[in-house]
Amino acid sequence: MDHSISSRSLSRSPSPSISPFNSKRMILNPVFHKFNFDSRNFEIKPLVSRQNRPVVVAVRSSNQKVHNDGFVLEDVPHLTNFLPDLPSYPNPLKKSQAYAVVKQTFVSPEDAVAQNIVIQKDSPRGVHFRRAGPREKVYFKSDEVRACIVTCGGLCPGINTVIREIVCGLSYMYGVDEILGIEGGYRGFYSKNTLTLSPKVVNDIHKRGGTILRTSRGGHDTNKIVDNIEDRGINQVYIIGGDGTQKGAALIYKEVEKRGLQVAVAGIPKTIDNDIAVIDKSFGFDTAVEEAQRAINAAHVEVESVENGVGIVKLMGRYSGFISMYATLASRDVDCCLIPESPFYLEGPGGLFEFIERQLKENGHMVIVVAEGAGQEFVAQSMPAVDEKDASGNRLLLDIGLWLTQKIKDHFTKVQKMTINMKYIDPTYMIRAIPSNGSDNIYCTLLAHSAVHGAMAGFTGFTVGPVNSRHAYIPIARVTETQKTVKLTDRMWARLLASTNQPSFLNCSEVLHHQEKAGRKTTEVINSERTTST
Ligand SMILES: Nc1ncnc2c1ncn2[C@@H]1O[C@H](COP(=O)(O)OP(=O)(O)O)[C@@H](O)[C@H]1O
Ligand SMILES: O=P(O)(O)OC[C@H]1O[C@](O)(COP(=O)(O)O)[C@@H](O)[C@@H]1O
Ligand SMILES: [Mg+2]
Repeated sequence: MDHSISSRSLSRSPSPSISPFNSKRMILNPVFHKFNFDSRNFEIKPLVSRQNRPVVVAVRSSNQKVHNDGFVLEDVPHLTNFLPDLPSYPNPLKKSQAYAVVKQTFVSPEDAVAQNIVIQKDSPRGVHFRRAGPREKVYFKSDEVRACIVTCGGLCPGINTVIREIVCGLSYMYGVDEILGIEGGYRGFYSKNTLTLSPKVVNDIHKRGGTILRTSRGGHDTNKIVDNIEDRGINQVYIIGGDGTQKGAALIYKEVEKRGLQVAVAGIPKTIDNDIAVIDKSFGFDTAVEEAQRAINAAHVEVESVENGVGIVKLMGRYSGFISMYATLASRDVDCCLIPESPFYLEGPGGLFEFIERQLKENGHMVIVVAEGAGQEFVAQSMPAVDEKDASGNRLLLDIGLWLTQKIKDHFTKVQKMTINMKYIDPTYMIRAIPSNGSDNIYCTLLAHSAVHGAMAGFTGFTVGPVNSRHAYIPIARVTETQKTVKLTDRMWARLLASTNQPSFLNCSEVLHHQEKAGRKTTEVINSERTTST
């Protein structure tokens, strides 16, 4: 049986059925379980830890801590959790010419991906996720699949590639030919038209930025969306979007389960900010970092050609400074990188002005990269209180780039009486409104195919993504409960400080203290600055 280690298998036993969002955990006895599916006996081998400890299958709620020293599987739901009599069929990939020579076409039901791969000899095996990939059995007949794809939230390079590869994956691997594109994000389910998608329609779309399905913020109405899914007879829903979108996907999945519909809900995580928890990296991030090099390069060329040139490049990153950090490290032309996670100050010893003065004396020019979410509390103090949010409820950011440019200009011309040449470059949308590069295209393909294999195999309420380079099915709540931020105590940030030689603005104990609540603090600052400003 393919999903032998899942909570679903457990729910077939006399044990109570397990919902993916409750907090039950069960220990499998290290004996073989036999179930009869489709007149075939499948032998289910329980997983045991290397130390021969019983496996713990953890079905986690957002506040649960896994604290077992054995093997822990954080599993995703399966349609048979709530539709126990659902029939299964042989995977059509068995007959695929392309896969004929593959040594192991199907992922072993026991394969799991470890969240932590750096461990010590006696450390616990820790949390694992189900490995993504094709299964021997599928829970949909190809000609009965009616799939839909929706894209929500901000843009990101590679969305069109993901759309293309879901369509081509469904069509070429599984023979599915009913695929709908929902136009304009979540609200498109109930207020917009649909597009009929086929390999022919999507053939060239990966060469274009944006999303052919268009996107939107706001408009998530679970009941209306699921009503529409039912009305259209959709049974596979592919949802491409960031943290907000994935929260919406979890609600759709819950409603589908409540109504007992045979609908697989698969999330594909998207964000330019790379702040989605658990997964290694979000698609399009590398492309954006590459594109940011062009802006940084332009700033560098400009400022090295004038007297006392100071270039400021503002890059995206609402709560996390990954784009800025990686663009800085990649470029080597950046003298200072300011991110939301690392507080900074302008005046006095160890401050930004002192650093700029030193750089100008030594080099005659400098380049600063600033993430859009950095220093929001400063900008808020200099502006009247406003309370603007986007349609999804995300607070709109104040322009740190313009604020910083003005502050530096004022300080050096008025206080220091120096001639200074400021060049402010804001390539915000330019780094995300482009097609994905080659490696992101391949990454998007793997994400899309993993999602298709997962849905066909009957998994639902999951997000796909690489964990330590292996693609996995991750419970949606796991990727939405926290946001990934730059850790000031990690070696990557130290590498950045060493490469720019910028001040760290915090002493050692301040860093540790700040880091403890860094992610939460950044979110709090951004979400509260409008109301606290005077
Ligand atoms: N907590 C939530 N619950 C349900 N839907 C949400 C939630 N947060 C956002 N959404 C919906 O997800 C979509 C995209 O969210 P948004 O925050 O704009 O972008 P992203 O998904 O990229 O983070 C919007 O349609 C929004 O209504
Ligand atoms: O102007 P828009 O389209 O709302 O997008 C701006 C925001 O979108 C982002 O690019 C990413 O946000 P999401 O991943 O939530 O879509 C942020 O960096 C930025 O603040
Ligand atoms: Mg978001």
